[in-house]
Amino acid sequence: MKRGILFVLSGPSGVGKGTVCTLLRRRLPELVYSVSATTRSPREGEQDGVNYFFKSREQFLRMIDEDALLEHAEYVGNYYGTPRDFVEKTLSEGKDIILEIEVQGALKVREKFSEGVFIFLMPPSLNELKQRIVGRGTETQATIDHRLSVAVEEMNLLHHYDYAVVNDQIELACERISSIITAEHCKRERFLGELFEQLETVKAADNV
Ligand SMILES: Nc1nc2c(ncn2[C@@H]2O[C@H](COP(=O)(O)OP(=O)(O)O)[C@@H](O)[C@H]2O)c(=O)[nH]1
Ligand SMILES: Nc1ncnc2c1ncn2[C@@H]1O[C@H](COP(=O)(O)OP(=O)(O)O)[C@@H](O)[C@H]1O
Repeated sequence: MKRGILFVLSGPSGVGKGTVCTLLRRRLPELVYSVSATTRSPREGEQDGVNYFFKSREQFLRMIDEDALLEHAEYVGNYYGTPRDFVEKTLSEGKDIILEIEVQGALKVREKFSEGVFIFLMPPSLNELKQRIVGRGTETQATIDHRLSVAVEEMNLLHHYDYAVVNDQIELACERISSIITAEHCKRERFLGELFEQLETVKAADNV
């Protein structure tokens, strides 16, 4: 069976990754979302197993020891990691999966899945990014400052990604990501390979 495509979506805290993914879920119900493990405390309304698998530090370290994570990274004082089995199983069933992870983790995934598609969500401006983090109201002032300084470092690694998408308007950002997903499918269509083989045959025949 043809394997699914692995998509990775990164972007600074507050850029709108969660918001865009919520809309994408509605638009592309067949796309599978990886649920990460984290040692961060749940925010109001977040559910274990839905937004994240919330783990203690000890539980998380055990997952690392057992090689249960495809990648993991420390971000602003907490661990985050992608459960390996779910990703492997989804891809081998021929389904596409999307990982919403920070840059260090994304670069590790790239080493293992060079055929993956890496998308970076950008804010329209740094000022707008700050307004979004502040406006969300989930972080303390110290965490906001820390997240903003990490954001600048992350945006400097944009060149490692295949695509940059600006989240100026949620609908537009979703539209752009959907287009990328469609285009990546077109690139991989099996009939294109067959068509190229036929063209090669015709070219070879013409040369005779
Ligand atoms: N490396 C890695 N990063 C993750 C994973 N899950 C989430 N993240 C990233 O960790 C960062 C912090 O996530 P979170 O605390 O939920 O904050 P938010 O992205 O601002 O809502 C974000 O950049 C997430 O994309 C993961 O499994 N691995
Ligand atoms: N295109 C947008 N325009 C204005 N506000 C947005 C946009 N996208 C997201 N937001 C808002 O910005 C805040 C951060 O979004 P969120 O999805 O939590 O970001 P992330 O998951 O990247 O940390 C939320 O309050 C969200 O409603």
